[in-house]
Amino acid sequence: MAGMANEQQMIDPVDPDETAQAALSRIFAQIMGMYSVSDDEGPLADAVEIFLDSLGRLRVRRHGDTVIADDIAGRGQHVVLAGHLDTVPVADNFPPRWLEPGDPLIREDIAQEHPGERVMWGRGATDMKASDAVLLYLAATLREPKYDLTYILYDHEEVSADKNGLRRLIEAHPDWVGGDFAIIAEPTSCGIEGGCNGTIRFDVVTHGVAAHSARAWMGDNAIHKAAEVLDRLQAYEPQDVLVDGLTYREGVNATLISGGTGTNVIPDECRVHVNYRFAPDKTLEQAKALMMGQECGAQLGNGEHKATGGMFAGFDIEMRDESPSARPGMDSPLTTSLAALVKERTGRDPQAKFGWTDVARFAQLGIPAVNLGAGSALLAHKRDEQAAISDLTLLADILQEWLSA
Ligand SMILES: N[C@@H](CCC[C@H](NC(=O)CCC(=O)O)C(=O)O)C(=O)O
Repeated sequence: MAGMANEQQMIDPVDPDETAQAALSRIFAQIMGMYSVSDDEGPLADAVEIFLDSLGRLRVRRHGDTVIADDIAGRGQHVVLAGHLDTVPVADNFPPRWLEPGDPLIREDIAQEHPGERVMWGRGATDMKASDAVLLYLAATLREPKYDLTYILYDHEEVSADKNGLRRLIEAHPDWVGGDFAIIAEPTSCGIEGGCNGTIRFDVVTHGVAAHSARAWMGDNAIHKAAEVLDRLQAYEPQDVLVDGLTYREGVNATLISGGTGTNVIPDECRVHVNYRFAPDKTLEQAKALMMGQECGAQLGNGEHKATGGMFAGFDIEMRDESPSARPGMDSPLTTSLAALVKERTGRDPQAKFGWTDVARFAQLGIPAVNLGAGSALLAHKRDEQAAISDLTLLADILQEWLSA
């Protein structure tokens, strides 16, 4: 990050005499203070690697900016605990800070749920440094876990699938990642969120002819043609889809738009970047067919193709990213016991995960996985992202109990 000092920032060791709340608050504040927008996770990954290595009990390895730490002692079953280190770009919300009770920046919903508590405000508070802090705390304090454990703290989750650190780790070292069950600590307010929506992103491209805007009849305006793309998006009605008992909410949204080369030039190209979130009753191929038709042929990296059907029939499409959905998979014995404990401690029943998470990657590996993390998913990627400290202590408590003999 431009302007930031180059010296290594550290995560202080956990003092055996301090309370869980004190240790979690400190780790949370320290990792929140390390800027880690995707592509800039290096310093945080360094600090995590040093912290885990200094514990002296874990086998710590690294691939790129992904850190993997094993606590393997032949305990029978093997659980993976994973969290990503990157955040979406900052939006006037870095550096972070603690908000004391009564601070007007504390959201009303957070104040109501966590009265009288201090709250961490800033980029990554919920997605997902609250949970990362808990994973680091568990690594430091869980001395005799019931299962073999692997902690994975990885880079590039928030961006295109080809950059995803977990994916790259598995591709480079398939023998490093395995297990009977995985917990992805994406924000869930300490409830279980099962499976995940799939996501595809693509540009719908309109073309025209450039000309002087004082002689527009000499050209053809590509931005005006994009109005039809926006009309189709506006007409879309979000769908709820029930899959294995959980209700997933789908959506098709424009998230970026670009076009034009000058203030007095008729634009010859316009791109509407569209994101389709689809429920786990659909494969990637089915999701693509719904957007651009079965015969479209648009694939990642192979340029523009005419949509032959679907929502954007007749428009040129360029594929940008795709990640499959994952079914809830709530029937594995480890999921059942974890869900029962979560219900007992929070009163929450499992819900569907609306964002895309790496449970889908574990599902592809045949490893049952659920999302369980601190912080509210509803605040992920918002400017006023924030998390109360009791969410971290609750998650640490639940996982400590579930993972202890
Ligand atoms: N390759 C995908 C990656 C998108 C990942 C991101 N995940 C989350 O925000 C999880 C947070 C949550 O819902 O708990 C997402 O869903 O956008 C891409 O680049 O689109």
